[in-house]
Amino acid sequence: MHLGLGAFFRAHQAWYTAHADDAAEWGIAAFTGRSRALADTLTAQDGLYTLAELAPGADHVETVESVVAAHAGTDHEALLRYAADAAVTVMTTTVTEAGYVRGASGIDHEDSRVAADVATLRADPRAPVQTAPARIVAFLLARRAAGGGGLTIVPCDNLPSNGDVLRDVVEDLTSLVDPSLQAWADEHLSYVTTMVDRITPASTDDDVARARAAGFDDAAPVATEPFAEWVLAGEFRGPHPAWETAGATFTDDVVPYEERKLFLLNGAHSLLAYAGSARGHETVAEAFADPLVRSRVEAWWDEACRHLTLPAGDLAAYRVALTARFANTSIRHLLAQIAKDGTQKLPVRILPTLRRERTEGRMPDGAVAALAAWIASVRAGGPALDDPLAERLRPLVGMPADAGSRDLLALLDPALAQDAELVRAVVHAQVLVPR
Ligand SMILES: NC(=O)c1ccc[n+]([C@@H]2O[C@H](COP(=O)([O-])OP(=O)(O)OC[C@H]3O[C@@H](n4cnc5c(N)ncnc54)[C@H](O)[C@@H]3O)[C@@H](O)[C@H]2O)c1
Ligand SMILES: O=P(O)(O)OC[C@@H](O)[C@@H](O)[C@H](O)[C@H](O)CO
Repeated sequence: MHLGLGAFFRAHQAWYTAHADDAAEWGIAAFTGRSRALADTLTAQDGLYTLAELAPGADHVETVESVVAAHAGTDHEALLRYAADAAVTVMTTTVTEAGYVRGASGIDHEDSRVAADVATLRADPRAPVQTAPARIVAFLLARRAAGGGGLTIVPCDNLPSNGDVLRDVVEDLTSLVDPSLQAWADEHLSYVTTMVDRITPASTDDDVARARAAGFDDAAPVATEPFAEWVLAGEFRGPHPAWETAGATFTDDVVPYEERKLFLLNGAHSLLAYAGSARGHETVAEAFADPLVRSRVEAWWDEACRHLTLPAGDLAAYRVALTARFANTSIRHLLAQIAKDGTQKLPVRILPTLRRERTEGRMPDGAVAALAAWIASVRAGGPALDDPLAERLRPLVGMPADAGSRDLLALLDPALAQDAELVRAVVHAQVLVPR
């Protein structure tokens, strides 16, 4: 089972499943968030699609066969049918950072969709719900009712400790809907934490044309990079595909890998997204080729590396690999796609390093540049407004740099706005972000 059928799932978890030694024994039933389009297109081609690994002079196209059913997220009856099926033992998720509807702890109790889902499930546990956590609770209620067995949930979104995050959200929602489910969950359910990595832009018409030129009539192709990494930690409550035979790593502690990837790759991505678009660039490769932006990325990498725990040689090798990955002009990764949902991404990508640097008495230029570029984007009404907190961001469009910076830093973390030296540095760095 997969929730969040999109480009990344098809380039990553579906690809690992297709390449596992026991691939013939597994098939994935995947659900979109809500829209029908991709589910219908994939159903019309029996779940098959082409995956193009792109690198200058070294493209590789293959057909991926691990998706055996594609459903719209609204097909709630199908979700409940899988819940009752004992052969379903694993559920992966890629519902975006915002899709977990996190509050300060557990689920966001202020979110009206959460309130509506709670009321719906209390009245009828089989009625359709809208948020991803509520779909999972509905799935678990149906599984318990059917006497279904063990299940492992494997979140694959770019969130630190994503297994714990999803557990907290689902358990909190469970307590609001039907607290008696928790005892069943304690016995039958586990959450695995993962670090996932493969740069996969949203699919475009160019990808369809490329597939056709390679001899594939595919209305839903995916383009990705050759690099792929998957590190998983946690206990499984049942069988899972032999992903390790396709290159995945099972470990006791995913945190060092997670931080390396979130800070060095995703943190740099956010910096590129806001600073690069302010400089008129459209893609990661274009922004990374700009010496001014590149210098900020290098500064950010130096700062972040000071707080990572993997051996220095490993970090140096990752930076070298990232340099080639960001410079891959065969991948058109749009900065506007990465710039979405900044209020959800910056706190996990940039703030941990910023706080540690400030505690040690330094003003980190790279982290400051990332925040300044995000703030400049909000104030200019730029791509940063594409955000679940847009209603709180919009009043700050056109605000002067000092007041706007304080308010936006406070929105990320009130303590940041109390750091007068940091606020000054962020205001100053915005002057340096050329339009
Ligand atoms: N694209 C990448 O390079 C990449 C790499 C590593 C991790 N990821 C993770 O995977 C996620 C999905 O990336 P993608 O490129 O497949 O995006 P996508 O837009 O192609 O697909 C996302 C899926 O999530 C669903 N979705 C979106 N918002 C939702 C919400 N609020 N609630 C429930 N479902 C929702 C969508 O309907 C869709 O099915 C990212 O947010 C990220 O956390 C992506
Ligand atoms: O997918 P998002 O929106 O969480 O973030 C955008 C990119 O930073 C991200 O997709 C990276 O490309 C990916 O995490 C690489 O593995």
